[in-house]
Formats: sequence, C-alpha cells, structure tokens
Amino acid sequence: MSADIIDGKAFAAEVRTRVAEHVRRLTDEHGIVPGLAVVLVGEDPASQVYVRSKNKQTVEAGMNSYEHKLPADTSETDLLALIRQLNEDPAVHGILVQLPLPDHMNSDIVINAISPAKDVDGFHISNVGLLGTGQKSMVPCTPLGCLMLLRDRLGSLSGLNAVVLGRSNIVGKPMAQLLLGDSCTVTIAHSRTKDVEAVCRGADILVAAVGRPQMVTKDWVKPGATVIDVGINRIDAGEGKTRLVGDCDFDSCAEVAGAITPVPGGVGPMTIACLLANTVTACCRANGLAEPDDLTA
Ligand SMILES: NC(=O)C1=CN([C@@H]2O[C@H](COP(=O)(O)OP(=O)(O)OC[C@H]3O[C@@H](n4cnc5c(N)ncnc54)[C@H](OP(=O)(O)O)[C@@H]3O)[C@@H](O)[C@H]2O)C=CC1
Ligand SMILES: Nc1nc(=O)c2c([nH]1)NC[C@@H]1CN(c3ccc(C(=O)N[C@@H](CCC(=O)O)C(=O)O)cc3)C=[N+]21
Repeated sequence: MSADIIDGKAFAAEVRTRVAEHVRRLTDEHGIVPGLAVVLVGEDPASQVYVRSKNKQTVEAGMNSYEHKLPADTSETDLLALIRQLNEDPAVHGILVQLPLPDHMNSDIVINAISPAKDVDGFHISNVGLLGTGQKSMVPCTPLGCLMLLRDRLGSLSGLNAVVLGRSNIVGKPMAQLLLGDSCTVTIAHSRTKDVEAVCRGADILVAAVGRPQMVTKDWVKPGATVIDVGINRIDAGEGKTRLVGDCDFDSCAEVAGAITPVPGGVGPMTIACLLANTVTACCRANGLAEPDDLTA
C-alpha cells in the first residue's frame, strides 16, 4: 500500500470541538441553545443507527436534539403537519428528515416543506439554487465534509480534474457544484457513462458515491490521485456477521492512490460534524448573530 489514509474520524472530532465552543458561546453570552430536530419515518435498522449517533453527538456538542420517530404508515399529510410545527418552533434551528422516505411519500414535496433557513441538509430547492449560483446557502453535509477533507489534503483545488461518480441530489450533484466552485474541471459519471473506468482514471480527485460495494478498483485510479469514498455498504462477512465497506475496494485503490478515505472512519463522521456545524450556522442566522467562519472553511 502506498496511499496516505485520510483520517475523517479525527478531522470530524476537531470540527465537533469547534462546534461545541461556538455552542458554549451562544449559550453563555446569549442564552441560546441551538436545537436540531431529526425526523425518522419507519423502522429501517440502518437509519436508526445513524439517527442515534447524530442524536448523541448533537447532545455532546451542547445542543438540544429533538427526535421524532413516526410509524412507516404515517400519512404524508401528518408528516407535513409535523414539519410545519417544527418550522414555527423557535427552539428548533435545524430540521433533518431522514431519507429515503417510505414509497407512499413524495420526498420532493416533503423536503420543500422545510423552511429553507432550517434546512440543515441543504436539500430544499431554494438552497440548491443558491448553491448552484454561488450564493450563500445551506450546503449539503456529505459533499461539504468531502470538500473539507480535500482542501485539507490538497490546499488549492484549482485546475484539478475531478470526477464525481454518482449523480444523486444528496451527494453527486452538490459535490460537483462545490468542486466547480473551487475551480476544478468537473466530470459527473453515472450508470450510463461510457467507459466509466477510463473516465475515472483521468481524475486527480475521484469522489465515489454509487452505493455499489467495492466497485472501484486500482484500474480506475490515476497514480497519485486523491480518492474520497462516500459509499456506506453493509456486506456479508461470513459466520452470520456483516461488515461496512465503501464504493471503493480500499486495499486495491490504496496501491495506486496518493491518498484515500477509509470506510468506516472517512466521510461518514464528517457528514455528522457538518450537520452540527450547519445547525450552529442556522441558529446564528435565526438570531441575527455573526456566523462562525472557522467551522467548515
Ligand atoms: N458517508 C455518508 O455520509 C453518506 C453515504 N452515502 C452513501 O453513498 C452512496 C451513494 O448514495 P446516494 O448518492 O444516495 O445513492 P443513489 O442510489 O441515490 O445514487 C447512486 C448513483 O450512482 C450511480 N451508479 C449506480 N451504479 C453505477 C455504476 N455501475 N456505474 C456508474 N454509476 C453508477 C447512479 O447512476 P444513475 O443516476 O444513472 O442511476 C446514481 O447516480 C451509498 O452507498 C450511500 O449509502 C450517502 C449519503 C451520505
Ligand atoms: N436527510 C438525510 N441526510 C443525510 O445526511 C442522510 C440521510 N438522510 N440518509 C442516510 C444517509 C447516510 N448518512 C450517513 C451519515 C453518517 C454515517 C457515519 O457516520 N458512518 C460511520 C459508521 C457508522 C456505522 O458503523 O454504521 C463511518 O462511516 O465511519 C453514515 C451514513 C447520512 N445520510
């Protein structure tokens, strides 16, 4: 193995420390406690694990966490009513509705019902439009976390060839916008891309967000490239056990990459740290206070 391992877990812990300092200042100087509401519809075990760790880290940072667990057969009307209530609640500064939602719901309608100012996921059309036009917005947590790791590793990203593998609204598209914002030459590859392997091999920066366990191998990676693995896939590890792997075959890619994020311990912890940072930002904006400039820079 030659690649450096990018320690997202340690980086995220530093971000959370800075978040906690800002929370303490908001509380001590202004009597304000930032609040994050997380809405989970249904009982998907993976989502429950994720929501639990968000809740724990929110509280550890000194913020209030409001968990709303709704049964899988909740009507869209009832979910929209809860969102309206959270939009109006002054103790709630950030709202996250865990995706995917059950099939009987229209996630576009649900996401766009969240007040853009409280949309700490950055998924509301108004935040998507602001990001796309280079204006101040709420930036989606996973792409933001990836950008922070890349800037830390590479300094300036200007002029680098970046390939984003995956074009979802929650990872691929906003990731491409952020890389473009940092003056990368951006290619978005997806399931219809011809010779996807060769396209990826042209990348100085390769961000994999496809949801296909260990799909990317060393033949896809340019020697020395920086590889960011967003994938979170649980696979069978034999003897009734499971294990978490990314969209990259870590051992194979690490033979040629210059640097690579592991799974677990890479992008995942950064996502949660950025969610907490976005909640502090939303709280400052809601109270007319200066926003911290050292959280996600
Ligand atoms: N670490 C974290 O914090 C987070 C991790 N994730 C993980 O990231 C991964 C991606 O998530 P998400 O973006 O929501 O996934 P989606 O399923 O919404 O999107 C997957 C994308 O990958 C593309 N794709 C699928 N198969 C191939 C293929 N064989 N070749 C090229 N492209 C392909 C699809 O193309 P097409 O559009 O053509 O179908 C699609 O654009 C998942 O593993 C998810 O668990 C997600 C969010 C946060
Ligand atoms: N509205 C919404 N916003 C999201 O940001 C969102 C979502 N819905 N739905 C699901 C995906 C997935 N996601 C993860 C975040 C952190 C880890 C994470 O912290 N992972 C740890 C490991 C956790 C474990 O061991 O299971 C790691 O990679 O080290 C994983 C997955 C956010 N998502």
